[in-house]
Amino acid sequence: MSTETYAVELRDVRKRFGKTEIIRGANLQVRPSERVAIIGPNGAGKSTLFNLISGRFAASSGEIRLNGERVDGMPPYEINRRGLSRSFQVSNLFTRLSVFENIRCAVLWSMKAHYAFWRFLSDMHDVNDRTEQVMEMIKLDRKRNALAMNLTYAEQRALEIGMTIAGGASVVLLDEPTAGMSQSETQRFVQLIREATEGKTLLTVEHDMGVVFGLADKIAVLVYGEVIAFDTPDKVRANARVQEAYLGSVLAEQQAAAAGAHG
Ligand SMILES: Nc1ncnc2c1ncn2[C@@H]1O[C@H](COP(=O)(O)OP(=O)(O)OP(=O)(O)O)[C@@H](O)[C@H]1O
Repeated sequence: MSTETYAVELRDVRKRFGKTEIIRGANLQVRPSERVAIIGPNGAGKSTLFNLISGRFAASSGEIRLNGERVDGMPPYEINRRGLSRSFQVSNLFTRLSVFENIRCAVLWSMKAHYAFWRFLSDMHDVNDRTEQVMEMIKLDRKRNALAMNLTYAEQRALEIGMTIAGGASVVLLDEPTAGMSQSETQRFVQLIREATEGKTLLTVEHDMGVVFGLADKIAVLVYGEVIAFDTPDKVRANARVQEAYLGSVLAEQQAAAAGAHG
């Protein structure tokens, strides 16, 4: 048996809602610093898988490991303390606070989770330094005083990424980070995600194949609650089972849509 320590590992993970098994023996081994996109048809269980990894749902059976340690059964904040951060949604932003204040809140939460309160108070300058650093990473330093509600949609989504990475998690889960963006915004945003998550392990659920192929080192294809392929983009694209189950029709649709938009 392999002794390699994975950043995220799923072993025969199952999840039932009532009598219906939604995740049906999922296996996945994500190495540190890998960028992985989880793709699959609607209802395949992608969000459920994210909810299991982040601790929002308890698995019915199987093992989930973070950096080698079992985390299945732990509440989300315990998993977060161990270095996993799941994306904020635009709806989680404090709309009446500035960019700086939003990020600072996220930095403070993470420090509170990690340190005793006395230490946390003595580290206020660290909090501000970290806040500055994160604002630069998401390219919102020049909007530091803008209220979140006055940002463009793409900027709000960048702020979400900032709040997600603020605590310095080594494993980051992003749920459809470019959903709702225009093509040109999406391209810029993929670059922003790349830079902001440099060196981290990234798991993302994504429907846009342009983003998937532009961002991911590896793609996990989830169909009916099972990972039917986990490989590099080229190999996944060439995989006959994936073509048949999902990718063939999706790629054809997205190529047709892109041709329509340009034609
Ligand atoms: N809390 C829940 N209780 C009962 N059923 C659920 C629950 N959450 C998800 N499901 C069911 O699990 C299945 C998978 O849902 P999930 O949202 O994980 O799929 P998905 O792959 O993320 O889909 P999409 O691409 O459409 O977002 C669906 O049939 C859904 O109705």
